[in-house]
This record gives sequence, C-alpha cells and structure tokens, in this order.
Amino acid sequence: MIGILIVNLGTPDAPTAPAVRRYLRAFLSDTRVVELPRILWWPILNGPVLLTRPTRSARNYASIWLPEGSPLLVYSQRQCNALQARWARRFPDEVRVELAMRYGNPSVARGMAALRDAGCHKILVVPLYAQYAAATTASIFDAVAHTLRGWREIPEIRMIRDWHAHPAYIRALAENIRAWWQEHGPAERLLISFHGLPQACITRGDPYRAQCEKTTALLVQALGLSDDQWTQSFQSRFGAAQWLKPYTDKMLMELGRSGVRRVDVVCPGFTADCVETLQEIAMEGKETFLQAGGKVLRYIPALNDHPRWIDAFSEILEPHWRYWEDPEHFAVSAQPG
Ligand SMILES: C=CC1=C(C)c2cc3[nH]c(cc4nc(cc5[nH]c(cc1n2)c(C)c5CCC(=O)O)C(CCC(=O)O)=C4C)c(C)c3C=C
Ligand SMILES: [Fe+2]
Ligand SMILES: [Fe+2]
Repeated sequence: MIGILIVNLGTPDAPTAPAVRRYLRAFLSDTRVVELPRILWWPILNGPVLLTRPTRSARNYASIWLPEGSPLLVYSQRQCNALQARWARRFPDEVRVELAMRYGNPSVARGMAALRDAGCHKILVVPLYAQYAAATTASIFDAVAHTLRGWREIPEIRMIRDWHAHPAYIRALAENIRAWWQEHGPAERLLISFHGLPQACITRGDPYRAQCEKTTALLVQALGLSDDQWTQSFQSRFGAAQWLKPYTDKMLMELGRSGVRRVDVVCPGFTADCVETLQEIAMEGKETFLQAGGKVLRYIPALNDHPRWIDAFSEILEPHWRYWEDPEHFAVSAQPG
C-alpha cells in the first residue's frame, strides 16, 4: 500500500480566542515562520501578539466558520476524500490518502501513524502549496522528519516541492475563472492575489515570489487577458517588517480611487478557501474597495473539491507515487556499480 499524506497549514479547533491562541502559538513559534532570534521574538509573541491577536482573529474566524468546522479543514478534507475515492476506483487497495495539518489537528504525527498502521511502506508527502516557501513547504518537511525520529522503521519517503507551473494546475485555475465569468458575467479587472511573505525571505533565497509570478503569467496567458485586464498583489501582511509588494489592500484602494468599478479577485495560492480568502478578501477587501469608490468586488472561490481540480490534482500527483510501481526505477538502482 502506498500512503499519500496531504498537508495543509492548520487552523484553530474553534473560532474562539483560546483556540486561536493555541493555534497561533504553535504556528508563530516555528523558526521557519518567524526567523528572528528567539530571545527577541519570544517576548513579542507572548506579549502583544498572543494577548491581542487571538480575540480579533477569532472574530474573523467566527464570520466564516461552517457548520462542519473551519473552511480550511473542511475543504482540505473534502479534497482528500475525493482523491481517495477517485483512486480507489482505478487502483483498488493501492493507495491510502490521509490529511494532516502542520499546526494543530489532525497532526502530522497522527496522519503518518495512520498510514503506517494501514501498512504503507512508501509515503508521498504533499504540501498543499503550489508555490514553494521555506515558511510553509520546508516546515512540513521538518514536521515529517520530526515524526520519523520516533520511528524505528522509516518508510520510503518522497515529497512534492511545488506545482506552481504544472499545466494541469494552470488549466484548473483558468477553467475555474472562465466558468465563473460564464455564470456571473465578466469583470473590468482581475486581481490575482497571493499570500504575502516577508521581503527578507526572498532576499535569503526563497523562490516564492518568482513562482507566484510564473503562475500569474501562465494563468493570464491561458485566459488570454491583455495587460490592462489584470493586476497581481500580495495579501495577509503580518508584523512590522516589509512584505512582498504591491500589497493587496493598497491595490484595492488604488483601483477604487482610480475609477475601476468592478473587480474580481482570485487567490491561486490557496487551493482551499480559508480565513485569508473568505474573510480577508471577500469581506474586508470588499469593504476597502467600496470605500475607495469601487462598486462591485467579487471573490472567485478557490478550487476546493471541484471535480476539475480533483482531476488536475490527481494528474499532478500520480507520477510521483506511480513511480514506485515502475520496475524501471528499481532496475536503474539495481545496476551493478
Ligand atoms: C499560501 C501560502 C502561505 C504562506 C507563504 C504563508 C506565510 C505566512 N503566514 C504568516 C502568518 C499568518 N498566516 C495566517 C493564516 C494563513 N496562512 C496561510 C497560508 C500561507 N501563509 C493560510 C492557508 C492561512 C489560513 C489559515 C486558516 O485557518 O484559515 C495567520 C492566521 C490568521 C490570522 O490570525 O490572521 C497568520 C498569523 C506568516 C508570518 C508567514 C510567513 C513568514
Ligand atoms: Fe499565512
Ligand atoms: Fe489574514
């Protein structure tokens, strides 16, 4: 049996300040996420950040919470279930898909143990991020490695690094947007917004910005947009440092002020809708745009568990685990040196 561990960021267990505090403490204690020396960061985290942010954040989560739970968890779980169902039809008893969260529940340790207990000796780790950043992708690798420290027999492991330019991903994004326009009519401007990252991460070598720009270029080309029909920006700034620019909120203000009346926003970096898309863009971003003079802001939903994304995602993942079934791969490594 081959195990597929799909890993997303994580989300609070409840839309309450204590649950958000627990989640933020785990998230923001990660040295991959905040790269400041602990002696500087610890008092800031345990002081202003964890005293004030959980209350405000909990309100944001409450405004988008689903009956089944946090949207990030609900949509990520549906993606896993759909992948599992799809593969169970085509390759009975060959693959087992588990969802894990880097911070909070269900944990990486639990997901790995579930795969081990199901008899998986080969595990493909899939961070749910199309664009690579050390803060997100590499941190998932850390969590997997940390879990394996407690195992005597470790499985064969592969990890997908990113899929920012994969034709199936670009096609799914483009079809998603085209279907939206067919149903709701076209917009004046498409704003393509990615999660931000501190500028210093790029200076230190993260390929994140370049990968976001590549995704945008391919998407715009697939949609056949001319340069005056789209803009790209980065959202979700955190803290006082410089983040990637242009900032999404500033861009929405500028668009509103410059007389653009109708803007559609799409967030290709998020495969599952979450507080950053449903609250920050669809609610807060909309208010910003309208206050600046805009008339209509529409948020185009993420790929979530739409069949066109499950098709594309399985196309992206299959070569990575079916490689284990390919006798040629073993023949190469078995050649006498
Ligand atoms: C898509 C890729 C992501 C990158 C890159 C990323 C970097 C990053 N994020 C923070 C701080 C916060 N992010 C928060 C939420 C959040 N971030 C991502 C994805 C990326 N983050 C997602 C999918 C979510 C949503 C989680 C959910 O529960 O819905 C939050 C928490 C929300 C809040 O309090 O506003 C923080 C904080 C940093 C510092 C960082 C890079 C260094
Ligand atoms: Fe984030
Ligand atoms: Fe946010």
